[in-house]
Amino acid sequence: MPHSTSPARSLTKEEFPIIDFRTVDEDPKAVAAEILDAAQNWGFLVLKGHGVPQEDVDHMFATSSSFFNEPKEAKSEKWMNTKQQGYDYKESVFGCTEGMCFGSIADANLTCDNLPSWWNSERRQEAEAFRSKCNELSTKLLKVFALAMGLDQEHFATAHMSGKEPGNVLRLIRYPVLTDPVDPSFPRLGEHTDWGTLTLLFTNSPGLEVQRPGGDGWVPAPVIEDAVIVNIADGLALWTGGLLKSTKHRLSWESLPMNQSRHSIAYFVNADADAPLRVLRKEEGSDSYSESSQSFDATFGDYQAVRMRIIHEKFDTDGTDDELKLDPKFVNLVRNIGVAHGTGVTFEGAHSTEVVA
Ligand SMILES: O=C(O)CCC(=O)C(=O)O
Ligand SMILES: [Fe+2]
Repeated sequence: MPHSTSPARSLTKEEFPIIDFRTVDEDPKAVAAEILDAAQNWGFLVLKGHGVPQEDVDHMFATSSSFFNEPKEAKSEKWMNTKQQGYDYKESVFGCTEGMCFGSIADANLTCDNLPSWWNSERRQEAEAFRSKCNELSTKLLKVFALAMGLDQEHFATAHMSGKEPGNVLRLIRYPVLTDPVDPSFPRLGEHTDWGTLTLLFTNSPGLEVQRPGGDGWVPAPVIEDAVIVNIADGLALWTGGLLKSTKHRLSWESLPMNQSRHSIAYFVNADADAPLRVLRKEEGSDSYSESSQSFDATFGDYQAVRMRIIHEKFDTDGTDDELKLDPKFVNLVRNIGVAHGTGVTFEGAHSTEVVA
């Protein structure tokens, strides 16, 4: 039997935050308050009326399926690199999945030399256009969070400029049907939090489980037609001093058995590597948030570097790392973020690289 986990508790849809984004332009404050509430309590929400046209989502899923149905040799012509461009396959402690990644700054994938040749110019353009629609939505959401927290509307968005590294990552995902039993200790998708600031997740089939607020068991994320799942990732949790929750999620063998496959499309949003990571706090007697005077002198790039070290267990036993030259308190803060596992991968065979999920 593969990895056994306790089944997720069933939940009515009403309990999991489901928010309609259609009225955001008419009544931004009301929508922002709802989204903030969901992000503070669950760290997850289902967003309806998100503005990414459903026909684009459907087409992207169709293209994704065609790609994953190609023979392994064609898909693995280019293994994913450190910019998260290319194909990856894992059967490991992180999960049993395959992915096709379009990472880096806007338009970089149009000329990227690390995509399998199946991705001709028309298909690359589709992936880039989809990335750009996702970017519009994530920028809107970043503005909504700033509004809800009484910050300048651009506060989060200006640290996400589309021409800056590391950029956002579009990842087409398939959980394949598995005929050979996998190592019993491997999960379908290991429980983890995401590394960046926000994640958008499109899916049309069940399987994703989300930890309940307070860590009280797992619930299935509702699958709602035309909606997108939005979750807070560790970067935004850290940035907001833990106000916004970065919640663990996973797929178990019970939620997605070996004989079933599943497709999803994730868009991982990252802050710019050179953007300062100044923790926001609510000063006493104030309703809004501002940058804490006790913030560390660190950037989002430093944060990602620490995460990478954690995943590769490169720390000395006392948690410091000479190469990073960072305040050990910052390093510890990131180490103690709650999860610090991510979904870093070890590729099948000899392919090994450092990856940010
Ligand atoms: O495929 C899914 O539903 C979840 C994917 C995910 O959480 C991830 O890749 O970080
Ligand atoms: Fe995730």
